[in-house]
Amino acid sequence: MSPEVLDALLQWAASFSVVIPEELRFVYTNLKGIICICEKDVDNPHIKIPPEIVISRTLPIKFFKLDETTANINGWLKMLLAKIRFDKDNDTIVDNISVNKKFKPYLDALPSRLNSPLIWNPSELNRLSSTNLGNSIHEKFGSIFKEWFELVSSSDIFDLEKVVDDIEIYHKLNETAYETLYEKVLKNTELQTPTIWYSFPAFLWSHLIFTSRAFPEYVVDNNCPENSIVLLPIIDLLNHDYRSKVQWYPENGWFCYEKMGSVSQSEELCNNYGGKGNEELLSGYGFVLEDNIFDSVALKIKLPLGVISTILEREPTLKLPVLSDYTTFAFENRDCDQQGTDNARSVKDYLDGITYFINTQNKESLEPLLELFTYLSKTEEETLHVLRARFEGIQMLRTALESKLQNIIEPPADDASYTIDPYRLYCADIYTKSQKQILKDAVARLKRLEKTMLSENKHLLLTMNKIFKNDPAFVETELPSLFSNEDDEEVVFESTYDLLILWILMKMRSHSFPAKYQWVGQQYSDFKNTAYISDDSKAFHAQYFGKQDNVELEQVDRAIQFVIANSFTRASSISAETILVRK
Ligand SMILES: C[S@@+](CC[C@H](N)C(=O)[O-])C[C@H]1O[C@@H](n2cnc3c(N)ncnc32)[C@H](O)[C@@H]1O
Repeated sequence: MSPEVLDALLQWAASFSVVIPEELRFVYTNLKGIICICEKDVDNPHIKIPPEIVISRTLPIKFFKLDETTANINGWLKMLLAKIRFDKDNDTIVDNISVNKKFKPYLDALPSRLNSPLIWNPSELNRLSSTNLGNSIHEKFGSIFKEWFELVSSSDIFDLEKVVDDIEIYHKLNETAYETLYEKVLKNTELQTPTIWYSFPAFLWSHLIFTSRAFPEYVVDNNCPENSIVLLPIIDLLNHDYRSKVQWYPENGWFCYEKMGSVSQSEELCNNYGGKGNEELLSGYGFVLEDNIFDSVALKIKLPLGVISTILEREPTLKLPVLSDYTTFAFENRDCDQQGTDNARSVKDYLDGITYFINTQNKESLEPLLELFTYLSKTEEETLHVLRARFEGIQMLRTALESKLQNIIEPPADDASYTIDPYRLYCADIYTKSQKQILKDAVARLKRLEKTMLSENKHLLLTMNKIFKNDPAFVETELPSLFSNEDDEEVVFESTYDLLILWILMKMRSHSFPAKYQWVGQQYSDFKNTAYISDDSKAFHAQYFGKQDNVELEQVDRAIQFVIANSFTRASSISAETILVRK
């Protein structure tokens, strides 16, 4: 960006009496675009802009002659921005003023390059191929395309003949190769070369401008419609720092930004976009932060709707989150009701799955997930507090996290037909590295939790090792006797799970539970098994007792059902250990 463009923007701001402390200077940098630097120490610096330069819904309402109640006014606002940016031949007149001329210095100073992965070239996007973000791009893209299509088809001011190619791609989006999409649509957005202001590439550019620099309108108007957005020129030149303590407030119709506390000479004056993770920063704003304490990994759990409805009805303590529970705002005194966390949740809120965000800094962030996995591990009789279900829940969750981690792999080889922008490569690498680290930290946290629980509950747990140590009769006589007519063939015990089943069968047959393990016998007698005999039980019976007729299939099945309902299995990369739990 040339210094003249920035100068013109600041002069334009001065002509509207925008208040900028004289200690502040705006400069252009290659890495972060325009930034604001304090040239001298300054206390509580504030910037104030008048309502005349706020780009809000009043403009599209007047220009497109909409009703206040028109659906998706934010979409019309994006259309209006695309018009004043790309309609070179016609002025956009609102209240007898040419809006494109009025905002020209602002439009000229908007970034010449946007870095959201929504417009990355195929080789760049390939860098994200196994990540949440890479996997969600197509869907995100589809919803922006849909928004555009609904707008252009809703009014006869648009000549659809002129955007017929875009419409064709929209209808065939799922069958269109990404290369084609990039060549026919995204390149135009990236290079800012749309020739039709209401084409999809123009709309996408506008959409990305809004995702990377819009503010919620409630900061200027408490009575605004929910989710309404605005552009605030000059204030939107401030970059993001989550440590920055800022206030935004209206003052006689003006919008005020204030940094709380002092800013030293040479320090960058920043805004605070809220506690956002790198996924949100990269997809919406086109940048990432190294060591972002708000970084998180989204885990979407899909459950049968029947299970969700049972949880909602019968497990009031098990809170299933919805996306708005995680939305973070840069400052708290919002008046628009955007969250409604206390509203009753229904199955409809989870049709697309339940999304959990885990974060390394927030130790509590694993808790809700762990509760869900405990719920999914528990038998009908057990509660969420039962030790066995909690152990099994930890195991299940750990397996899920490890599998997610393994799925994030090195990007597949690319034919390198497109040049990869080094900044985008950097963003992809930081984002991916951080996703992996968060998952690794979560797995490590679960391992530590399991270790603590194992040591605190030692007296309630029975392993095969303990049995080998404390029940010599089983090892020396009972187990060999079970297989005495095996013709000297070596009997191989597949796992501690199998051995526990055999131990219980033996102990029940010969009434020989060692005194300290009488509780197992009691638990077994109290256990109610189902009459259904599973294929696993049949296979187990055939494997160990196929050559003898002194052990009934029903006995084996009951022992198997008992072990399943009264144990959990600790899996590691090299072995698995089944442990019985005392009730
Ligand atoms: C609201 S604008 C801020 C002004 C912007 N620098 C400009 O030149 O117009 C948001 C954009 O600034 C950049 N940005 C903001 N904070 C950043 C940060 N901490 N690191 C790198 N880029 C940042 C990103 O390109 C983002 O999309």
